[in-house]
Amino acid sequence: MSKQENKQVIIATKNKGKAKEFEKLFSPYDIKVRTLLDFPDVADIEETGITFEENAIIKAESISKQFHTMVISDDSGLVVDALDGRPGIYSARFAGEEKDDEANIQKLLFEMETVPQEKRTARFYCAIALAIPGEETITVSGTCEGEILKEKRGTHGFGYDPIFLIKDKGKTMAELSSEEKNLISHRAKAIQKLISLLEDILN
Ligand SMILES: O=c1[nH]c(=O)c2ncn([C@@H]3O[C@H](COP(=O)(O)OP(=O)(O)OP(=O)(O)O)[C@@H](O)[C@H]3O)c2[nH]1
Ligand SMILES: [Mg+2]
Repeated sequence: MSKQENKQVIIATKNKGKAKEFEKLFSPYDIKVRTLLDFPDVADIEETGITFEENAIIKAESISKQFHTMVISDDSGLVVDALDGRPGIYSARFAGEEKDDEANIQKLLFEMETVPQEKRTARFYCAIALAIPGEETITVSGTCEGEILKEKRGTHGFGYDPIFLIKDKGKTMAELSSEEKNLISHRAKAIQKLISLLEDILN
């Protein structure tokens, strides 16, 4: 892999919250980051896998084939113990195809209405795939442990962040600044692993 030809990467996501986090996490490095928000004509990719890793690979390889370039994708979600791991890979569409964060939160709170606080443990999971033309796609992952609150707190972040409590901080993910979230999140942990693998290209 020569350094020059890989100085740009496409993040295969249309999720604005993820896109912002990726742009920040890659900002210290000398690499141009673009997302599918820069390419609105790209068709939605069907996530037909049954694991986060499978879906991440599907997204990264599909875009890498279309653009003939290095592509990173993220498949992530919320795994709730009291719901036997749901919404899991269906987190974005938990309340329907519109991928409405507020509707997803309300559905989750409703389903967990009778679950006491000590049984509301959950974690965010993030699988990231790296597809480089002509090379085997690789995946890395990260998790972030927490608890589901009974009501929303905070306005930062996206998705389920306002009801996800980071216990040792006493704050929800949405009460953390983007800098604080990017130190502890599932996505940040996965990206740190990816960055060590990409060191050659980034430096
Ligand atoms: O509160 C949250 N903070 C996070 O940090 C986070 N990371 C993931 N999630 C949830 O999991 C879905 C991903 O599903 P997903 O990986 O299929 O992505 P998506 O469909 O939104 O976009 P794309 O990347 O596929 O284009 C998201 O929509 C969210 O509901 C999060 N919620
Ligand atoms: Mg998706």
